[in-house]
Amino acid sequence: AAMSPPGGRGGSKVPPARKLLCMCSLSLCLTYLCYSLMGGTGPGALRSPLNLQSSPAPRALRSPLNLQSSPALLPSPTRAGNSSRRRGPAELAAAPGWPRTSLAPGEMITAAPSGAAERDPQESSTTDEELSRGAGSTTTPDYGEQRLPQALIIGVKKGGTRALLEAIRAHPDVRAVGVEPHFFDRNYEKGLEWYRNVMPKTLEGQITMEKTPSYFVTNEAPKRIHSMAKDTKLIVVVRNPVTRAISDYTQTLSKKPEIPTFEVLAFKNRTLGLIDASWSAIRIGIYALHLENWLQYFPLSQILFVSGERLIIDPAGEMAKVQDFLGLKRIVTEKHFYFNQTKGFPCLKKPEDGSAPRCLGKSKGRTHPKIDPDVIQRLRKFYKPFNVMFYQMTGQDFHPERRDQAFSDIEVNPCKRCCHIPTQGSGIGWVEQQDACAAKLGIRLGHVSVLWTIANPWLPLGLLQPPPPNLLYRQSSGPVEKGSAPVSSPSFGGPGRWLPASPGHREYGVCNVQDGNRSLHLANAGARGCKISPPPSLSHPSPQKHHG
Ligand SMILES: Nc1ncnc2c1ncn2[C@@H]1O[C@H](COP(=O)(O)OS(=O)(=O)O)[C@@H](OP(=O)(O)O)[C@H]1O
Repeated sequence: AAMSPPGGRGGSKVPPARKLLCMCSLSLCLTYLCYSLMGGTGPGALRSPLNLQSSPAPRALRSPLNLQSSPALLPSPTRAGNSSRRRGPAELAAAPGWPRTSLAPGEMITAAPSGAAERDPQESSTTDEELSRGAGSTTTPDYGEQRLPQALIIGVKKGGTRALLEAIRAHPDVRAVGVEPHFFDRNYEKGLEWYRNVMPKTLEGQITMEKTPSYFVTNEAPKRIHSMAKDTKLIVVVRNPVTRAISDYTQTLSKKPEIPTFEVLAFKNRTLGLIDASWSAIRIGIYALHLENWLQYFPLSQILFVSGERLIIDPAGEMAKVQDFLGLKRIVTEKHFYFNQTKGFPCLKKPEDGSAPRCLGKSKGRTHPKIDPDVIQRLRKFYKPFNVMFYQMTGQDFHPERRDQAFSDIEVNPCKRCCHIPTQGSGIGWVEQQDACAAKLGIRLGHVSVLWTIANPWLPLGLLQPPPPNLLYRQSSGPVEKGSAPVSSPSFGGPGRWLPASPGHREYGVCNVQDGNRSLHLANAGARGCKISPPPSLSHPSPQKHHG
């Protein structure tokens, strides 16, 4: 992997595909801005993406996302030191892998405040002093080399990142920093050598990792990480954004009992039901928005989304995915976990000896304050379109199985008939793909509106909701322009006209295209493909019957 110094690739030429992608990002950002400025609180505000294209000041959107957030508590470096006696390579290789940092309850250190100019000053997990003391390398044996990380847990704050890091550290082929280096957000100017020095030493073949959850919401992070090594593997632990927000708030509350209630902070105007999306606790949970930023630099295949909910109910299952993603042997298995009823969470244990399982500290699994159910409902409504968008982008469902119910409110893939058009193009192959898709769906192509996620990421989102009367969609009354490739068009929507919805539309669909082109990431994400369902806002005799 290329290890160029910070900013080394900053001036590279932007390929045309990326320009398109920027348009998608812009669309997301504009929607977000409009939401913030105009007070849209629900899907309605998001369903008219085309109207948003003239919204002003896209750049202004970027700054609110430039969070300085970070988790608050970390394992004590002192403890880490105690638990990190030197081990020889043979011992290391044989080690079943146990977190080198002890995380027994209460063995956490409180971090210094970051001083971030946030409404709720964000808490810092790692102080500069800790880093300069080499807190991260207290667990480092004296052999091997310090290397830049090949994999990062980039978020999300309060998603379960600590649990994940500690679990993966149980793998003998993983070495990770105990503290959060915050290199790509706060310490970037210190340079890659500083960063490397924070890392533990590794032997050939071992993976170096760190976790800093604030990276996910740091605008500059994707570019910087890409510039360090474009093949860096990224892991995001996602959690129901409503619960995540409450968890975030609970953490702040534990440090600052005097802060206003969650309900007060969550609203700009409670009477109007106006959610305050500028509050970081809320904003961090708009995953789709942040993800857009990452997808400009990294393909989806390089990002693993771990479910924070499943990490609790099925840690071994999630760890299997993580190990596969990292190209590791599945060594961390159910044998490494024990569900502690008192803690209410899985704790780690060494399968090979009888030592007591170790749970994460008191700062993980805090009791949340009771929040007005109406506020929860409003927040769910607020997040719903963003969540759907996120599902579309990642192509993954995030069903909560246990405590976080809101994700299950969302019909993740209401598409009953889907087809996947794996390649984008404009030649015969593409025409055939379209035909095959239509045939599979039992529809005539001429009756399908082909909506391109690449053209406007909000369109499929709109389609997951009953389309509003003003939803424009492309080409439906006549034959679809077979072979038209939206990405070849310089304009939004590609070739062809965008027509207003009308009773003439018997059904509509989304055919997603996919290729290796980075600009098609949204389509990649929607690789479930082609969605056909009757427009609920239009009345006509059961279009489903046409679909066989
Ligand atoms: N095994 C285990 N033990 C304890 N806690 C667990 C575990 N797995 C996931 N979680 C959930 O992790 C939540 C904290 O997330 P993070 O570690 O990402 O927080 S932080 O951003 O680093 O502060 C934390 O959130 P709260 O419950 O709100 O405290 C936990 O729900």
